[in-house]
Amino acid sequence: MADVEAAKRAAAQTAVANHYPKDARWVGIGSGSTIVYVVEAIKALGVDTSATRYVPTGYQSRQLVVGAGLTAVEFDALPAGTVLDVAFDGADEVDDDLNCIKGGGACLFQEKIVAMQAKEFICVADSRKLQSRLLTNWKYVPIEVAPMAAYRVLNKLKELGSVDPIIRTNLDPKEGPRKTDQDFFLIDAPFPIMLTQSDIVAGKVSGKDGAWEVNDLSKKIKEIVGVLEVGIFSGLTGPQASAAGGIGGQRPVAAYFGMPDGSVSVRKASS
Ligand SMILES: O=C[C@H](O)[C@H](O)[C@H](O)COP(=O)(O)O
Repeated sequence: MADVEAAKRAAAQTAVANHYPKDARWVGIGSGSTIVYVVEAIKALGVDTSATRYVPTGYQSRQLVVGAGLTAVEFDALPAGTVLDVAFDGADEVDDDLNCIKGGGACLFQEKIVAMQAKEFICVADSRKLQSRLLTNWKYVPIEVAPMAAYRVLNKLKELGSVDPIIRTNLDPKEGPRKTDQDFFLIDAPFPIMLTQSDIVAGKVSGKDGAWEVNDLSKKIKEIVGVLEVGIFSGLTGPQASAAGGIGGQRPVAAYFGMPDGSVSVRKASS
């Protein structure tokens, strides 16, 4: 475990060294255990942060920012038209194309919004998250749902091929369903290993026996009424999104992984 924490810290330090802008004005800060090392690395830069505003992605993230002596500004308090210089976040799994699974720690909706408002979205993780295809080591897609629709969504997910999707409970199940920062529920939906675009080019069929191409599954789940957001971050990357008239994408432009030997492995978007 100590090695995993060291790996997260190494990845965070490299990601911050490579992507934290000298005169950062707006910086997105994600959620989870790895982002803690990102904030630590930002502080360790020793740069003047007095004019920088950090946009949190939930309660834990805001506490982290404030606890580090940085200034938080909520997403809905950003001046109109604000584009974040960069957003850092963790991930539960990242594939060859930089598609990610997120939401293992119950945060995904605010994370997606913040990522898409940033010029650069950067993921930081340890080597367990580095896989060729999603749902290789990580086994389910976290989905944020309106409480009153949860059982309806569960049934719809079964129709898509998810075997035994469940409503996530608190650690002590007697305490009931786990609530998100939006007071919604989470459904954890297991699916077979996801297909990439290259699999489709090679002739595999999306949706057969529940094995979906990443973008396809994300869209299908998002179409279910009652779903607020799905923990698959896929589609356009930052440059592609801005070329299409948007700001940033759901997919990171780069992901940093701390490896067991102390090195940091980087995956970058090709376009
Ligand atoms: O719900 C939580 C977020 O999506 C996290 O960024 C993700 O689960 C990775 O968390 P960690 O850095 O703790 O592995």
